[in-house]
Amino acid sequence: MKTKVLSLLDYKFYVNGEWKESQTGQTIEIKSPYLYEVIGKVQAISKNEVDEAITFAHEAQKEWANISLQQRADYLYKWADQLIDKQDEIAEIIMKEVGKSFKDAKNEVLRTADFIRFTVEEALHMHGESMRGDSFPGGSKSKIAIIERVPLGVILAIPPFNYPVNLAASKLAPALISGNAVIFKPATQGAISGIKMIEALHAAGFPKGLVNIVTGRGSVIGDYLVEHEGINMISFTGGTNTGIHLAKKAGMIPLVLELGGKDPGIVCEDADLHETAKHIISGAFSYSGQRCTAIKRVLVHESVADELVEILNEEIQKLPVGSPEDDNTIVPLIDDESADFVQSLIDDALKKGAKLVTGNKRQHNLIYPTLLDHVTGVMKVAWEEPFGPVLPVIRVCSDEEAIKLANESNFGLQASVFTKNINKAFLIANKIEAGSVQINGRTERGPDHFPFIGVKGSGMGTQGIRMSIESMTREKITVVNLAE
Ligand SMILES: O=C[C@H](O)COP(=O)(O)O
Repeated sequence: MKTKVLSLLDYKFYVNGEWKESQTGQTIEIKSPYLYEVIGKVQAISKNEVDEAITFAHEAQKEWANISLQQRADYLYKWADQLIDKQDEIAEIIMKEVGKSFKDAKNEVLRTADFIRFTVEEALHMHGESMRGDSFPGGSKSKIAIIERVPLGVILAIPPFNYPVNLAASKLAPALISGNAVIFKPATQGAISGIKMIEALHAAGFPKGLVNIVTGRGSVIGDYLVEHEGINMISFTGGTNTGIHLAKKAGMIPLVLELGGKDPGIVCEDADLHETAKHIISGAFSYSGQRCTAIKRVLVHESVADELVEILNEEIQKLPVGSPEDDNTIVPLIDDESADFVQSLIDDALKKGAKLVTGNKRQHNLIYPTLLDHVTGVMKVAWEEPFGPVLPVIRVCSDEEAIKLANESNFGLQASVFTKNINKAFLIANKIEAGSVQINGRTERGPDHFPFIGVKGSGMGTQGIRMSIESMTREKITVVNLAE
């Protein structure tokens, strides 16, 4: 597709159903990671403006929680329709702002509309339960508890840059359908995409104040938002260090944190190596590896390592590299700092004796897909999350060694096990310390109704549509005491 020249736009923030310029008069420039030019500016709002947004959210939430579930469902369906109508416009902004290929950006918008609709349908089919007292020793049969789920109040939704629409809506939709209001703080790089998504929500006619988008400098409003007493729950996706910082700052409120990963692809001696390589390549290199669920290390049995590395190399040569506008898989990383970090991991590994199979080529923030063999535990790339297109291969002598190395990581998001022996696959999966283990498939979050959970440094709390709704609601028990 051809680049249209965007006029330099000042995007407003959204509070109480209105688009506004900040009283600070300050804006933040958003530079495209591949056009290398400013594509727009977002408002750098103040703490007072955050206060206002939270006040409006609380006011709107009370009424919203009171209307019927069917009425809330109608609004969300309209929002999904609006996203479909605006899919090209939103996808183009995603592409320009975060450098995701147009095809993937469009899929992100379509996936989001599906997510919203599924969330509505899930909520429509969720219901409470009742209990009688006499199932506990000494309890009375005439004491009946009615257990329902009620909203928590105002949810702070903080998505990352890499899915600026999908990972935002996957927090907003469960929050809204269950009767909450939302303060949405987009990643700064990703804020324009978030604003576009909220334009669709605005067009769907949601009540004023229910969703507010606050843009600004993390140093000014980041901690302020997290510590704000008007926030009742936080759903955050992003880096592990930020997640840990946030958890220390947040008060006594529920948190769901989806953080980093170092997902291993464990390749057993009996794996179908061609199939395995396809999954590993797609898992490791889609969107240049800028996915928390990317395969970030290969733990392969020594006896099949040479053959696997050769096939991986062949597959890597087929990966298209370049501009996201031409639907390339390998695209420039989000910024120079990220590319510098990936390069430092490659340099460190090569200095310590890793073998370069392919890659280690760079143009600005575009890093070519890089495969490193004979990586060992002394190299940073064996343990650190690159969030870029570098894949270390670590050779192991047994399944036990692979499991041990997999579990020595500080992360525990997902893992893949490749083998033709389903029994062995389960035995390995059972021993892996991760939220999910994929057998003969790449690591990935979807389909989006599956539970999605990170353990250790990869997070806390569970997402997935039903689980997200549960995380943004709590039980409310009403007990009826019948006269005997
Ligand atoms: O980057 C974190 C996302 O949750 C990964 O989602 P994905 O597996 O669909 O790419």
